[in-house]
Amino acid sequence: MSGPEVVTLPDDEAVAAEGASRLLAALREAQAARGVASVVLTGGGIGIAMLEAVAASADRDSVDWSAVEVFWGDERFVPAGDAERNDAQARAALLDRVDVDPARVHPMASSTPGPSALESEDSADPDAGAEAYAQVLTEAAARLGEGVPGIPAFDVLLAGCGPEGHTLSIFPDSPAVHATAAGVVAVRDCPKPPPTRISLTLAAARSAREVWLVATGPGKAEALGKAAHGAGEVEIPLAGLAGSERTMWLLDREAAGQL
Ligand SMILES: O=C1O[C@H](COP(=O)(O)O)[C@@H](O)[C@H](O)[C@H]1O
Repeated sequence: MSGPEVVTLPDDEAVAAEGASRLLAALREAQAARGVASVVLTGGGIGIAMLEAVAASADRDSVDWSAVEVFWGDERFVPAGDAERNDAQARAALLDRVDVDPARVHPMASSTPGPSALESEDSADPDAGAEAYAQVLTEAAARLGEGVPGIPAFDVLLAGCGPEGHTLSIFPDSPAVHATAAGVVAVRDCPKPPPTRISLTLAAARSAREVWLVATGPGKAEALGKAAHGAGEVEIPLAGLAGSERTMWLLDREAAGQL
């Protein structure tokens, strides 16, 4: 696997603005090529700031939002609408402010018990939620085209990371980082709260055409530096992120400090 393309910017505001501008361009290009664009969203401070920058952009409506399929790379398994949920944060930052088609927005299950584990309906069981999302992805792969088996070839997958090297909700040397056969997993006992989550695996993330890691601040520098210097994905899961066509790290100077 060749190394990522690294884009280093002065600060988090610049990362959010550059990421927003590049995301709008990528979605436009995907729509020009394939009619419908697909994006996998991330949570995290800079991931949500980037969505706010998309919403504030003068170019926001250069994308046909009704023809964007929206997925999530990971989710906190807490009640629907909880402010800790990545989807709740993404809706407030962007999705409630553009003309997305609700049928094309695919959140992961919440912990609110629901009648079934289909589509994005909710479940008291994160394993059922993970299975339901795997089914959502299989159906989407049939519509959008497949990257790895059963997973769409997403146009862009956005990911954040933590100081210990986690990405999505895949933590170092956790069961999820070893779950190479699955596309979606339930994650328990996360060192970072909330402890229960649902996540794409690294193998599923690699189904995307483009994978963009967005990270800012000095706390991320050591993990990024270790990945850049050859650490494996079991030790530093973000090292396992790669797109089939492009892998890009969008960083500020502090996060890039140990590359
Ligand atoms: O818990 C999570 O954390 C990471 C990074 O968050 P940050 O606030 O330190 O940038 C995020 O990428 C992930 O989606 C999220 O669930």
